[in-house]
Amino acid sequence: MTNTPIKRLTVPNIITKKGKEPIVSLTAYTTPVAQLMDEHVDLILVGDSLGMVIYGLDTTLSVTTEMMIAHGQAVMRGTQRACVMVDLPFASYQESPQQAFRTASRILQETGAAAVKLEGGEEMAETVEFLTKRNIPVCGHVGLMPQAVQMMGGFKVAGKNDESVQKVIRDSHAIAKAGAFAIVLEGVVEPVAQTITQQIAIPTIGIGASPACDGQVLVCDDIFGVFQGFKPKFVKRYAQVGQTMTEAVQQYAQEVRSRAFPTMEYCFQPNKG
Ligand SMILES: Nc1nc(=O)c2c([nH]1)NC[C@@H]1CN(c3ccc(C(=O)N[C@@H](CCC(=O)O)C(=O)O)cc3)CN21
Ligand SMILES: CC(C)C(=O)C(=O)O
Ligand SMILES: [Mg+2]
Repeated sequence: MTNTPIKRLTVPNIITKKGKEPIVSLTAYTTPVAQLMDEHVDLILVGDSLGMVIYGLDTTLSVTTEMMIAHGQAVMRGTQRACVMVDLPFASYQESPQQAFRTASRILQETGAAAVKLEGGEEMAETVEFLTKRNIPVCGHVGLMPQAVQMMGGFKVAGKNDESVQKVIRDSHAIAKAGAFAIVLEGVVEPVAQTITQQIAIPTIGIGASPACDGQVLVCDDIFGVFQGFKPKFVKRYAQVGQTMTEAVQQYAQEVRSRAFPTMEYCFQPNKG
């Protein structure tokens, strides 16, 4: 008996879901977590949120391409079925389309991921076109852009006033026209997310952008209840794994201190005779 290899979802498979079925996406950063979600999600994002979630940084700004590659490789090792894309980190692509090509091509070559994601609207359209024309699939990311945290003075929801509504709509059209295969809408109010989703041909993947989007993405540690640093309004905790881990540590500490652990069952015995 031979095992039929599991076919990995491709970028065209993701595009085809628009108008048919919702795209299920989560971030992952490590092999074991990627493994446990592989058969249940369509698209895994190795997000630059790893800087905040895994490394304890206050923003994503000092995440490096080397960090993205190491975690991209870890996620690829843990998956067979899901389509995997990797965030381009801050300062690795904004300088020029050529710089973006060098970073994105290196990430695809060294990780085996299918696509990259980058933040930005109209100002990044030329770069998105440069990459996609050279066969690098790109997912856009507009609305709340965490890499713009210093310009915005915080992580602020987009499309709350008329001007920012027009901007996020223009940005989405520009990125779609430039050849992106999908676009993440982050922190976008429902009517605006709905308008964009109706107007553009590629899938919209929402995070805090309402069910009107073609798919949803969240940070895995947020849905697990592992990340405790802050909780954006759009996060639903589906488990309390952080609480469970704390209880495990407390119980272990108590058993070591009382010498209740390890019992014989966990010990090696000398050979007899
Ligand atoms: N754990 C985690 N989850 C995320 O979703 C996430 C990260 N980290 N790191 C990278 C970015 C940063 N993100 C964030 C961070 C904070 C808010 C936040 O506090 N939002 C406020 C509203 C702010 C406003 O519009 O005034 C909220 O109440 O949701 C939102 C997104 C999303 N991303
Ligand atoms: C929140 C998602 C969309 C992201 O960009 C990340 O995890 O870095
Ligand atoms: Mg990101």
